[in-house]
Amino acid sequence: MEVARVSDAEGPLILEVQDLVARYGAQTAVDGLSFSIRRGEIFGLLGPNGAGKTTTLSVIEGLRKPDGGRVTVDGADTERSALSVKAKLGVQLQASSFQSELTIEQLARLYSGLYGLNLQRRQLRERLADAGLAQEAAKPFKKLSGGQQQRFSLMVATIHDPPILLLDEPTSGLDPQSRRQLWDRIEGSRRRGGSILLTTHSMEEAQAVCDRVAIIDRGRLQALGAPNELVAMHREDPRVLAVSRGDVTLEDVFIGLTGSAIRD
Ligand SMILES: Nc1ncnc2c1ncn2[C@@H]1O[C@H](COP(=O)(O)OP(=O)(O)OP(=O)(O)O)[C@@H](O)[C@H]1O
Repeated sequence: MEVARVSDAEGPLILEVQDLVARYGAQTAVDGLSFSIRRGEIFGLLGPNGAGKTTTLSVIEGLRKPDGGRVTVDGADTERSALSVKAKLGVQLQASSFQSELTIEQLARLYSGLYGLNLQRRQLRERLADAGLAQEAAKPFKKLSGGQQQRFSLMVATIHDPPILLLDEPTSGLDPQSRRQLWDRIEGSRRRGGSILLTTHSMEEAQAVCDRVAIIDRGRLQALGAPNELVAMHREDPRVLAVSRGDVTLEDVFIGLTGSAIRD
């Protein structure tokens, strides 16, 4: 199948995924996937349930070895230079990964130490204040609200100023205020030159915040480009017109290209 691909934007590449294959036993979850992200870019990996997004992120994070192809982060191969790759990545941990009895100041100190940083108490407090958590510094993680936990986890993911941040469905479960704040923080990270790779099921969000998106299905690339370019490119596609209810949106393109059947 021919993939609709809008030419890669200019700028140095921070992440390259080349012909990536990942299998679980006999099942191929990622099937020859290629895309790249440049410095300062917000890139969305979109796909229905089971499309292979989380598996792709796991390979990039070094949690899984690829069964084919390769991934490089800022020129470092995830298999051959795992430690150097880890230092370049910001990964938002799940709430369950934190030792929830510790206060968030203790946790911030612990994680900054793991990244080899020796932050003073004043600096840790500043980081917490930047995340809107100054009042919560002495609270155990488990006593934070869901939104505060999410903000803390993003703060920890970026405590070492990584050139690329990986976010798996970062806004799921957030109220509109927290979601807006999260985007302001992500935009701030981008203004400082950082790149972001995120997954989301919200096409509206992807259209609003991503510079480019890759639509994947069954582990394969279906389309790659800026949201508006993809809409322009596919607005006459009969599969897209069949599901559109007015002006063609990214969601129409997504459903048109990946089908309406529910996945598991
Ligand atoms: N640990 C595992 N063992 C076996 N199969 C797995 C495992 N993890 C994922 N899969 C399978 O691999 C495929 C891709 O799953 P993956 O979690 O990467 O998809 P996804 O795009 O992140 O989906 P979702 O949007 O539902 O989170 C699915 O068919 C899934 O059932």
